[in-house]
Amino acid sequence: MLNYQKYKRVPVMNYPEREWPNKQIEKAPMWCSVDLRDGNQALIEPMVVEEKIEMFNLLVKLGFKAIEIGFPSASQIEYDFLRELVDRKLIPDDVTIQVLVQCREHLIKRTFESLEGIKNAVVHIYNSTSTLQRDVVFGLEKDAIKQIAIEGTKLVKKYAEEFPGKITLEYSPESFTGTELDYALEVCTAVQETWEPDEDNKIIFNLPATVEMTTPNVYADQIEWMHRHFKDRENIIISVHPHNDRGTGVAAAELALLAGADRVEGTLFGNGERTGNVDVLTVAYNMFSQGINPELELEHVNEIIEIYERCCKIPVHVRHPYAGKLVFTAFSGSHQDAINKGIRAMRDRGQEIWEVPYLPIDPCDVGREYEPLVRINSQSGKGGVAFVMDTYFGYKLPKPMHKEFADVIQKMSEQQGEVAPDQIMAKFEEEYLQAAEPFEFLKVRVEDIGDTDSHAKLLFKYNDEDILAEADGNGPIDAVKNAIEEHVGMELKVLDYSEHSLAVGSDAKAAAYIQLMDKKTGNITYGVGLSSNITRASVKAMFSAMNRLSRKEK
Ligand SMILES: CC(=O)SCCNC(=O)CCNC(=O)[C@H](O)C(C)(C)COP(=O)(O)OP(=O)(O)OC[C@H]1O[C@@H](n2cnc3c(N)ncnc32)[C@H](O)[C@@H]1OP(=O)(O)O
Ligand SMILES: CC(C)C(=O)C(=O)O
Ligand SMILES: [Mg+2]
Repeated sequence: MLNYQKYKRVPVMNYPEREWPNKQIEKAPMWCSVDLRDGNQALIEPMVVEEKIEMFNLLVKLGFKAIEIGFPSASQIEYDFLRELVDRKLIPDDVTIQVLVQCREHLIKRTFESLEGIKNAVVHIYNSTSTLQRDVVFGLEKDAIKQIAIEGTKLVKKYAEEFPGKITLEYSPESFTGTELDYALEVCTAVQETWEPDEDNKIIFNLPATVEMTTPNVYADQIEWMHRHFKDRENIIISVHPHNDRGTGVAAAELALLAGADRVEGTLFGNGERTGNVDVLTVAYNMFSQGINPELELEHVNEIIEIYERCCKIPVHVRHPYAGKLVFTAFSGSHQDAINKGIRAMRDRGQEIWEVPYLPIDPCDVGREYEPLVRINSQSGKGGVAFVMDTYFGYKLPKPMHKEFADVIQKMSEQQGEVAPDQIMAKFEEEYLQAAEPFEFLKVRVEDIGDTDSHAKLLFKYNDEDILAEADGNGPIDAVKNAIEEHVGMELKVLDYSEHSLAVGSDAKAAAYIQLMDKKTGNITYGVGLSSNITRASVKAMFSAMNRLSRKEK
């Protein structure tokens, strides 16, 4: 049995004043990518400079206006990367570079050296304030920990005053979620008083869930409490930085926005320490799916995946929200049926607002237009097979035929697993279009008799013997049927007929579907015929059905 007694529960807050549960996200927050810092510091192989540049360019293209590019005082590669960005003039004027550093003078000094030539930067200092880290990492009391933050702020202030560009201070009480709230506020307020921000020079207080310790509602309570207790709130940008240890980083970010946060720090696909940082893409796509402009350029998710996977060397999971290979694909029958109907309903109604069962967004909106929405395996049903035949190959199988053909495909899938669209088509050809035994259609000529009746003259093979047959009927199909019946001793009844053209253009082919009953046996089946001439397509459909009926008899 799991030794659950080894762990203690994080208490919920007694905070009845909370207002966030009644709020809704109304607009995009300020986004800050920490891919090149928190993401990079968690990689087995951290990115090399060229990979960092590729990632940086991607982040700029996606519309991030704040990008934490690293910890330049930590290593030469981090330092050199920032210098490359400056020297190659890769930082657009509207993008602010952010750098992380501990509250230690030699590191802060080196950080400012790395920033030379930059017009606008955020210097992000942190020190852990949690009860646990105060105890086991620093071995310091509250005042001494607060003093680290104050000293760090003073140092940044000193170097900032000498720095020609504009410096914004970001301070993180690291491990905020493990810190007593009144103490976190006390430390932040000390930093605020030291830095002296105003409305034109706001300070960023980043309140990280360095380790996600409990349910996201508790994080929201903590953020709302800070939001309401900060003094001179108008001079402060509240930033959140959730990690994803419990798998609820996205929920934590969203609830924190309800609770008063202005800014979200996170990474693409949630790369980052341990289970990762919050996935900013998912937070943004979630907004988008609610009709809110996420203010990021996220139309080409495949391109984002490709660059991310190359730079981070981590594959995006097939079930990853909005991005995974399988997230716009249904295998199961009832889902496929509903998607099929939903897409058709939208098309028929000319509806602009997206409403398709099981698809929260239109895959085309994120560049996934070639996505196989429906993939066929043994869990699939008739709607899915019909959808594949229609969307891939243009065959609009009549509704009563869906089951007949789906049964054939299900047998295949039970034997082989997934059945690809081309295999479905090959089976369709084998079953309906290619059969020439015992009946092989050769020629037909149909003439009108008066307004309603027809005369058919037909040449076909039956068990390899040429047969010339003719008969009248109350239409072309009836005349052909009568001609056949006279010669082969079958009694047929046409139960259903439909046709459609297969492609637009002068050599457009018609597909005809006939459902025939063999009156002697009671067997029923569809046949399909294909021709540029609709009468020939119908007659071929009848021969296709007769061959299938003969096969059933055996
Ligand atoms: C939650 C986060 O993601 S925080 C960011 C983490 N990222 C990184 O650490 C990546 C880059 N870091 C590094 O390369 C290194 O840690 C460096 C270069 C910054 C510092 O290196 P070093 O000084 O050799 O080692 P280290 O980080 O272990 O330093 C530990 C010392 O710094 C102190 N310290 C740790 N954090 C801070 C801080 N934020 N402010 C001030 N002092 C700090 C510790 O108490 C410890 O002091 P001690 O030596 O008296 O025990
Ligand atoms: C440096 C800080 C903000 C951090 O990454 C964290 O607390 O997770
Ligand atoms: Mg972090």
